[in-house]
Amino acid sequence: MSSSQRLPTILEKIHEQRLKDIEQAKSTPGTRPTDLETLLSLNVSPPQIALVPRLRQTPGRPALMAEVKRASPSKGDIAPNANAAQQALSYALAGASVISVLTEPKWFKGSLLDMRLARQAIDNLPNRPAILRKDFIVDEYQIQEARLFGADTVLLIVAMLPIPRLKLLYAYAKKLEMEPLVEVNNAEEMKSALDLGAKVIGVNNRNLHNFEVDMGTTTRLVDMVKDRDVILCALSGIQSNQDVQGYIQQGVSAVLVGESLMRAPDPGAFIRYLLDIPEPAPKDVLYKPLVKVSGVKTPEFAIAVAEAGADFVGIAFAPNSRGRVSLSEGAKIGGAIRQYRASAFQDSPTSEKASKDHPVNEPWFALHASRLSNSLSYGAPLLVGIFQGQSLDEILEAVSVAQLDLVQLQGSEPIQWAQHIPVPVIRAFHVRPDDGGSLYEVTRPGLHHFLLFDSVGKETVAWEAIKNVVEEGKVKGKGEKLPVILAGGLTTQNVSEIVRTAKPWAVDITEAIENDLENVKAFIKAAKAV
Ligand SMILES: O=P(O)(O)OC[C@@H](O)[C@@H](O)c1c[nH]c2ccccc12
Repeated sequence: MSSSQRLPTILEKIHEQRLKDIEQAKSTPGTRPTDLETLLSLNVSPPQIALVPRLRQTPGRPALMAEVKRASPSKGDIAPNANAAQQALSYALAGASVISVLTEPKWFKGSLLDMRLARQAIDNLPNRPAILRKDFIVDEYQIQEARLFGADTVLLIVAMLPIPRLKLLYAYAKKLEMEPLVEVNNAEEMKSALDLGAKVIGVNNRNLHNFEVDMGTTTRLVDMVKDRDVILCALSGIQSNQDVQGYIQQGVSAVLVGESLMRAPDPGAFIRYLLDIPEPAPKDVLYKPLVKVSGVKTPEFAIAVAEAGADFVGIAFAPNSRGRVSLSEGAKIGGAIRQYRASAFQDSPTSEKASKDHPVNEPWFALHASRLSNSLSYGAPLLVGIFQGQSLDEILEAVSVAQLDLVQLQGSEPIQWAQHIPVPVIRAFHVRPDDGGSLYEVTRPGLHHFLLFDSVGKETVAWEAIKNVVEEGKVKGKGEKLPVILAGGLTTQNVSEIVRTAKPWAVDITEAIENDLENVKAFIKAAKAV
């Protein structure tokens, strides 16, 4: 490029700047090449998913690579205030297969931090999209950075790499178990990509030397990949459902969309429009709460409660609890519940087979609530062991001896214990009226599976304090409800009113003293009469 007298193209300028950026990073203590090697060997990079199977998961519709792109050299600012994590989460929930994150700082206003945050925002989804580092990759060092910051794959641009370099970078990405997206813009570059053995090839409709967009670029190259084991992706300039449809008819199997998604006021709705995905049905039309009866002390009462229609039977192992049971009492209750469940299951009409489709992504707490609600369909309660101030070993012993289905932790236990407990965990949180803002940790996805809001002392739970969190959930402005179990001060008299206004996923009554069956029956009836 320096031999000619013409001005450098934008691609050449970016290339030159990126080489400088890499030199600087490589000479900064903490991010020297040896540091990156060490970090990779320590497995501090987040776990990876494979690109090709992820792209093949959407039979009947194209795979979408949805991009986080604040600005570009051709358009200037697109959405300078966009939040990478929030953007990524709405892409993921709407059905994107890949999230492409621009990490170039100068022209695209992106960063590795953006990519890391995008990854963290989607990390607890059951079927998260793959993360693509969208940058100008010229050095193995950038591929290592990509892995460490949570990428599953990287972009390799044929137009900016001499063939031997391209081959080395492709091989290096494969060595880190990444199948790169190889970008081409004409037939010659396509041939290089095919010679390389690339499995995912993107045709950029935008020429990176002069920015001209020609939507026919992809169309003209389709025939070169026919009958090959290659996923062909159309990149750039895609703005409408018709654009996507056109490419699909030509045999393109994936599309990458940046600008129009960044400008869309509701990215999720725009994705559904692009891909012809129907609006999800509104969920909480009529919400019959589950009922948890806690403080059960005998097998007989456990069965009576089960027959009365309780969804959870709670037994307390906490030493200071009024309705405390010993390990051996717990084991007897566990045995009785198992027996009851086995006969309930045999009597139930064969339940519908769970769908074997790839799971649709749902936010963490909503997902676990709906899974659990579905698992209750044959009408036997789950057994919950309630713990407070006990060691992890004591909890694990009780799980196995009493055959617990769930563990409830009353609050002071480390939040990460959920990773060590082999059954789902309910985390209790004692809500004070002024606690509205301190719910960050309890509502953190990925550890405990369920939230229980309890009162402090004898008061009814401070509903106002948690209302916003429950109603808005973690997805700001999404109207996503947070399913919670309400406990503390609920009675047969007040439960129906609380269910109507607060719409909890479940309600808890604690019968630690009397084990009064009539009261339990009346409570269940009142709670479910919505
Ligand atoms: O914003 P658009 O028109 O939807 O295009 C996105 C994408 O193709 C573009 O961001 C892109 C494709 N190849 C690149 C290489 C580097 C930087 C950016 C890109």
